[in-house]
Amino acid sequence: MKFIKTSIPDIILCKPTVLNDARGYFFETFRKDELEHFLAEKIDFCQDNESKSVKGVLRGLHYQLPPFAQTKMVRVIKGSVLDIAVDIRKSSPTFGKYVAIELSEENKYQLFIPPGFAHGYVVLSEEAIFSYKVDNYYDKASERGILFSDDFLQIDWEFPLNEIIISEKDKVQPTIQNADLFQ
Ligand SMILES: Cc1cn([C@H]2C[C@H](O)[C@@H](COP(=O)(O)OP(=O)(O)O[C@H]3O[C@H](C)C(=O)[C@H](O)[C@H]3O)O2)c(=O)[nH]c1=O
Repeated sequence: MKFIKTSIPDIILCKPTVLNDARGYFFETFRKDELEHFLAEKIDFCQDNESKSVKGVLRGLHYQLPPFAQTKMVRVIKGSVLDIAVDIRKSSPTFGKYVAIELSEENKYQLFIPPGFAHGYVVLSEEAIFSYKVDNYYDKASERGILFSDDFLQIDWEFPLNEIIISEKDKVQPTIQNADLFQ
């Protein structure tokens, strides 16, 4: 696995080594030792999630507040998504900035997203299966969101916003100005 810092250095792009042969392919999807070595810190993922969505579904922007804040390691098993991580740490020099990376069945890229970021994605393919690890359990009471179309963030979702499919919850998320953020 290759680890590459993105324009927001705490967000890490992870590129696996895919081993192809006449049968198909094999690759290690996660190596705790390699990731901890790159980060120089311990990682303790405790929950795996999977969601399937059709083209145009936008899930996000979500995060959990401390003490249930989550580190996420996200990837796409089928199809492709534009994955977005927004820096919501008020003291960060990149506050309000975001990383946008296409994650796909083809590129097999993963994104490492620590606490302090709101996360979301929009499905670009006909269907996408999204799979991710988190290092803190789901806690509904500490779950928060930010409106995907927030004027301050000006996120380019690279998808026509009049065609997205979104949950009722995500239609009414607060703007970043009104959201509970990280220090
Ligand atoms: C996240 C989560 C949800 N749920 C339940 C709650 C609902 O009954 C149902 C769907 O939840 P929701 O609509 O919040 O699912 P997504 O919109 O995919 O939310 C996720 O989307 C963005 C992209 C994220 O980064 C978060 O991990 C997560 O918030 O699953 C659980 O039981 N456990 C969980 O860990």
